[in-house]
Amino acid sequence: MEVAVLPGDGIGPEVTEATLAVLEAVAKRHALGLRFTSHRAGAMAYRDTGTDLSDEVFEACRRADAILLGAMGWPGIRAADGTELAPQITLRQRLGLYAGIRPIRAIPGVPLALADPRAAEIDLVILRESTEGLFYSKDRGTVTEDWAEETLRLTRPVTERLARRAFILAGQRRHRVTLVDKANVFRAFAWMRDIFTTIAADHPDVRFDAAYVDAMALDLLRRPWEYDLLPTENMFGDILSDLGAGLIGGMGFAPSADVGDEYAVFQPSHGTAPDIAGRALANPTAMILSAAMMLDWLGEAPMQEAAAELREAVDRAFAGGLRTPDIGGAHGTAEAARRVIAALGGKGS
Ligand SMILES: NC(=O)C1=CN([C@@H]2O[C@H](COP(=O)(O)OP(=O)(O)OC[C@H]3O[C@@H](n4cnc5c(N)ncnc54)[C@H](O)[C@@H]3O)[C@@H](O)[C@H]2O)C=CC1
Ligand SMILES: CC(C)CC(=O)C(=O)O
Ligand SMILES: [Mg+2]
Repeated sequence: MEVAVLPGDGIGPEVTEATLAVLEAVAKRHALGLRFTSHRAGAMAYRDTGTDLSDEVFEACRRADAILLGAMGWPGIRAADGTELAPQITLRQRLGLYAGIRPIRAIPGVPLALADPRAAEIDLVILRESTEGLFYSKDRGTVTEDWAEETLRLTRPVTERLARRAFILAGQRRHRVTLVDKANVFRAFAWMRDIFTTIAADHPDVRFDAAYVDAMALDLLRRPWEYDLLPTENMFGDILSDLGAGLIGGMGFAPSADVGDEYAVFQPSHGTAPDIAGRALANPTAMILSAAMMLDWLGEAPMQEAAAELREAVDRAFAGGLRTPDIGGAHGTAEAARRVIAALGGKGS
């Protein structure tokens, strides 16, 4: 199977190199037959070539069985209209990757933001709609001297697909869906809540409720262990997924998958981290866990066994003393990968 790899900018190539080393090791153990082909895209590609995502790279992504992405963008490298380049948003929109699956799971041994012992049970998924919402407005907003306007758009086909995906995922987990919206203020969200309520009726085994996004931000600090599946609009999901990452050790621990009905991109939730880029300090865990999500999505039994082994190896490595700089340790990017590889197959770190 062919994986198109887009390392991107900043720490993107650093965590990609570490993740590919781990993937090569797990692929060898399970005879997975994965081929990785790297392509250039992102802010630096734009600076050097004038395009952040060329047609050739986009076509290579479409032809591949899966897409693995580091991170893209760089403060100050902007398109002609002044907005920051974000080819990952283009990929999500053009490939129809409406389901942004962003697990927030406490890893044993990794320091948590909350002192409450129940924080060790945090295991929720933010399901971020990733093609419309407020991000629909990207490149469409109006800015004049006196006013500025952006548009939030939700459509029925995407909202229904997101809802169905939420209930299916929750059915495989702890059977609870909590829609996060702002239905008290915006009719669009009341409409979204109606759609979820209708689809909830087809899933009586899943408990369904809804919460306003401001209250959910509070609850994620107060009792995040109670939540399971949190579907939400694009911008709310973007914000809450960073908040969630903060609960479990930081951005370096937050994987994601942007999944549509045909294509999927797997990438950490974090960005290019200009503050630590080029210093071999980046924690590759988020991207390694994103790679595990990719193996699960590729579907065949050996892939899923490899995915489970990868997640167990990450847990074992941290439980066995791996401490990356973002949690106060001294184990840099390559050492973190080495320890995860050493922990594959139930071995110690
Ligand atoms: N999916 C993507 O490609 C994303 C791209 N971006 C872009 O990245 C650039 C930087 O954005 P920021 O707002 O600074 O967000 P960021 O996620 O890059 O960094 C936020 C903070 O988290 C830390 N951090 C992030 N990943 C880490 C890792 N793997 N290990 C250790 N620490 C890590 C950073 O050092 C920083 O302190 C911008 O150009 C932004 O547009 C931002 C988010 C996602
Ligand atoms: C350019 C951003 C929309 C990327 C981001 O923040 C994310 O994917 O979470
Ligand atoms: Mg984000």
